[in-house]
Amino acid sequence: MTALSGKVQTVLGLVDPDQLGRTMTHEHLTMSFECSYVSPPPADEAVAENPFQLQHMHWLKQNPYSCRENLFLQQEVSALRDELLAYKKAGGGTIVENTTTGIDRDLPTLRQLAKDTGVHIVAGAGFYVDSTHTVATKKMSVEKLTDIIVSEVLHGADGTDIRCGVIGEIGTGWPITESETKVLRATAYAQAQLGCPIIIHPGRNTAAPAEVVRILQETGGDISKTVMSHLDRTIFDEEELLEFASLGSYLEYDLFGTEMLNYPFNLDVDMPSDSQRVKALAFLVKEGYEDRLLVAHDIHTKHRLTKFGGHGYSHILKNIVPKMLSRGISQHQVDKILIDNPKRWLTFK
Ligand SMILES: CC(=O)NCCS(=O)(=O)O
Repeated sequence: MTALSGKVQTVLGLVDPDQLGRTMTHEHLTMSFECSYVSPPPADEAVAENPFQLQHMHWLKQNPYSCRENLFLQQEVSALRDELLAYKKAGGGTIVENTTTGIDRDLPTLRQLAKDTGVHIVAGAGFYVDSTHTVATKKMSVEKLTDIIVSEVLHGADGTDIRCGVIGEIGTGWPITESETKVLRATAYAQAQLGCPIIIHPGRNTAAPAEVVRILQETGGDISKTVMSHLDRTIFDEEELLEFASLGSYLEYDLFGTEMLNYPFNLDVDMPSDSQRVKALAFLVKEGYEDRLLVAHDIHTKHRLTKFGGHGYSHILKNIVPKMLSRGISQHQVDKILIDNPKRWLTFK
């Protein structure tokens, strides 16, 4: 038991879990994804330089990472305020903003957005993928990394008194690097001390989620309070999915709204459509996993904001929930996915 037990920690302080309401468990409001820039084909350079025009929107949806300006979500604070107000109007209550060190976490802005809109925002502690680890981070011991993560939850991060309420998204690639392994071990040690929720960004390989679980378990991590993100671009085969689900983590489909033909980070992956995501959720519900499912949009680029013609943070509430209901997922099960499961996960033990 700690002072946080039985509570959820938002950027404005501790709240009772019943206050959260409908929750998107994997979003970004202010971040930079410059670490993942992909050069455009030479013929498209002019479009990439001048992206936010109606005639370029299709190109941008297909090539979101090939336009540098698209990667600076942190420039859109005013649009984000409007997004959060629209999210609240659509019935949303909470957003888990899991931007970690390496992709420009901005806690003061998160706190201001929570104050301005009344949406609960839960911030993320820890570190993103290896390519964003600084030389100093890579040199740190597991004990030092653990101390940093624990302090971000107990005292505040980035020189502020704003406290994180989850650890993650903890970034891992494939294969998992030495530095990422140290961060995973630190995450498990911190979780054991704090009884807190954790959320993982796995590498883009079918074997990656289970390998992360193995490392966390080896270090005493609590898999029942762990979210495995991005399953929609990682595990496609139903048998493999059930095998992974049996390990006991939360199973997150968090790229709703993303549809692209060629996924530049792994060209072997066919990014699913939203209909296919709903189908995967219905399958997992049928197989008995309704208490482990979570959903989100993982907005991390500008073009997905409604300001730029994108689907925004209310897409799941407005469009995906009706689709889920029409595909055999009951209202009770939808409420579990949007309210009960996030609440259970986010509550400190
Ligand atoms: C911010 C972030 O890590 N988003 C995930 C993008 S990915 O293409 O699903 O890895």
